[in-house]
Amino acid sequence: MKTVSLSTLQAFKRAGEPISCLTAYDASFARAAGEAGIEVLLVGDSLGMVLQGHASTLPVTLADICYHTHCVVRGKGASLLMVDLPFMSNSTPERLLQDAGELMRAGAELVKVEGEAWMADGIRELTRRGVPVCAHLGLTPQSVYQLGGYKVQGRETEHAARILEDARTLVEAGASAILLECVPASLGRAVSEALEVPVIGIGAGPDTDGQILVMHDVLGVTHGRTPRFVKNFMAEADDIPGALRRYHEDVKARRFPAEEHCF
Ligand SMILES: Nc1nc(=O)c2c([nH]1)NC[C@@H]1CN(c3ccc(C(=O)N[C@@H](CCC(=O)O)C(=O)O)cc3)CN21
Ligand SMILES: CC(C)C(=O)C(=O)O
Ligand SMILES: [Mg+2]
Repeated sequence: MKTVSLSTLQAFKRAGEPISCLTAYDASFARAAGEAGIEVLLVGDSLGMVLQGHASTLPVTLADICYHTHCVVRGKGASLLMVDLPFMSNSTPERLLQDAGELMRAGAELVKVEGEAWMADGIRELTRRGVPVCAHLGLTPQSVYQLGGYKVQGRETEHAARILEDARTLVEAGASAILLECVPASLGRAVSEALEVPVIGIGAGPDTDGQILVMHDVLGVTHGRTPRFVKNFMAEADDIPGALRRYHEDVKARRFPAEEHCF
């Protein structure tokens, strides 16, 4: 694989070629994902749930994320490295810049931040300073206690319109990509069509510019209730590299997500 940059993702969007993305938390799995062809790796704050065993992503610290970013960087090869800003990194403008700076120094190439239109100022300041930003909209897990659970967002017409409007506002402010989680497939499609930047979906239907899943879900080691958008690729593979390859190929061929994975 050639080194993946933001321009690569832009070119994929323009060519209508789906972007495959996956979370990674350590060097070995980052290497395996890269060898499977996966274009974007995310050091997600989901590590609080799948690695640390918490019920939410809120307990994850900047130090936790930095540690795993250092691990992933050593294995990642040509994939683009996106890293989550943890809960409350956006509590003040100064903290947002400092925390994002620390992630970039650790090896992030794109930082992801949860937040609606009000994040525009923060995104503008980061972008000015050379930090590319992916804005995470729809189901934002850092707001789980406010949302009342991990629920589909944007089912009502007005809410869907607001999510689309927020996406436009954040791209206007400088966001280089959008991550859209747990929304109806129709909204995933509308946001992708409306924006010039790549839209990566998780539970956002088949028509976003890319797909992302949590590594543990792809490998069938999620505990508890699995979300509708998850598929265990180990069921159709002989080993872990085979499952990662299968995930990558199914995303590229638009075989994943299927109807049963969408809202
Ligand atoms: N293992 C894992 N996979 C993930 O995708 C993931 C994490 N952890 N941790 C952080 C967040 C939490 N996420 C979640 C967790 C649960 C649902 C879920 O069960 N959603 C319901 C929606 C029901 C509805 O509103 O209709 C579903 O049925 O999928 C969604 C996203 C996504 N992220
Ligand atoms: C589920 C993805 C999008 C994420 O934000 C994470 O892994 O933390
Ligand atoms: Mg996250």
